[in-house]
Amino acid sequence: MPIRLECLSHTPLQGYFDPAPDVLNEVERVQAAARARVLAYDPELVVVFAPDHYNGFFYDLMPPFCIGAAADSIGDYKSLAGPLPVPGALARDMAQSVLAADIDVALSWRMQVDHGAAQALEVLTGGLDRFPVIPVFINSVAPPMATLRRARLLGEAIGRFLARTGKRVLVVGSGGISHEPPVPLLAGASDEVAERLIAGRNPTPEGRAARQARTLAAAKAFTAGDSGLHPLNPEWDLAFMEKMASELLAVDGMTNDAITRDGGRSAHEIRAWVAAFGALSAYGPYRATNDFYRPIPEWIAGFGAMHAAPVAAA
Ligand SMILES: O=C(O)CCC(=O)/C=C/C=C(\O)C(=O)O
Ligand SMILES: [Fe+2]
Repeated sequence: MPIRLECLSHTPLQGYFDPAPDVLNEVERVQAAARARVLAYDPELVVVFAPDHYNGFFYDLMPPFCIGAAADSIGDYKSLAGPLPVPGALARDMAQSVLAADIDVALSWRMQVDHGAAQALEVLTGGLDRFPVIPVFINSVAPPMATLRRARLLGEAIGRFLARTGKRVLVVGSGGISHEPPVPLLAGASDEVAERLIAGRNPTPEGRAARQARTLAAAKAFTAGDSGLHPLNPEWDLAFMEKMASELLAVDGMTNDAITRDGGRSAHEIRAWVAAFGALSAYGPYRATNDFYRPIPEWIAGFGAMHAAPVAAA
């Protein structure tokens, strides 16, 4: 019952507004190395823990967590669009097993995922449909959110289920670390924005283009130092990565208010990493490697990557 973990930041801005070539090349080298590891491992099942950015999940019904038993990628920004090869019965059994472990999780037979899941799959596997995949949505942008501890426990419960399948499993955490791109908040939103956050599924091409243009403009302003968005916080990011490597239970002490204060509103995406490490931890002691970290203002992101495996497998 082998397991491997890959966690990495994502950005919708890659290919739209890139950092200097040496930085971009370094990121692409790290991504290529991760992909080579995954292809050599040849997983029988990928579980991708990922947030959504008001593309598949809205306030008409916003769960803290949701397992996808069938899913399509919408293809926002430059991410791939199309169906994910989800083993539906296995995903349903996973949800059943998590619920039996006293962790409440929703189940979707028609999940829409965005770049949060799709970019990680493309980077790590070369496409959306290379391996069977179960997407697990973790609400990371739409308050109120579950605690980080709850994300860890969700991951652990999924890890215990995965161990029982006997499959060669890859768990992926997509997102983070400190960052605050211009994802709107419901509190204080105009009627028009509130409607988009509550029921904005399948926007018009013009609506989508306007959203994407706003993000690009925000990245340019942020990089020029002309932005009210939360600054990146490399110290906090590296401390978080260290927790993932050696002190996972310490996340239980990180409150949601402190995450927003120290890392910015979208830093809550770290819960995708926490869930992935939680799943790995269910297999016993593990060894993790910090593959990359750099604050990248062009992508409004404290950008990191780690991989890990059980000690016994190393
Ligand atoms: O509607 C939009 O596109 C709003 C902006 C947005 O979704 C930005 C997302 C950024 C990330 O996913 C990220 O940096 O993690
Ligand atoms: Fe994101």
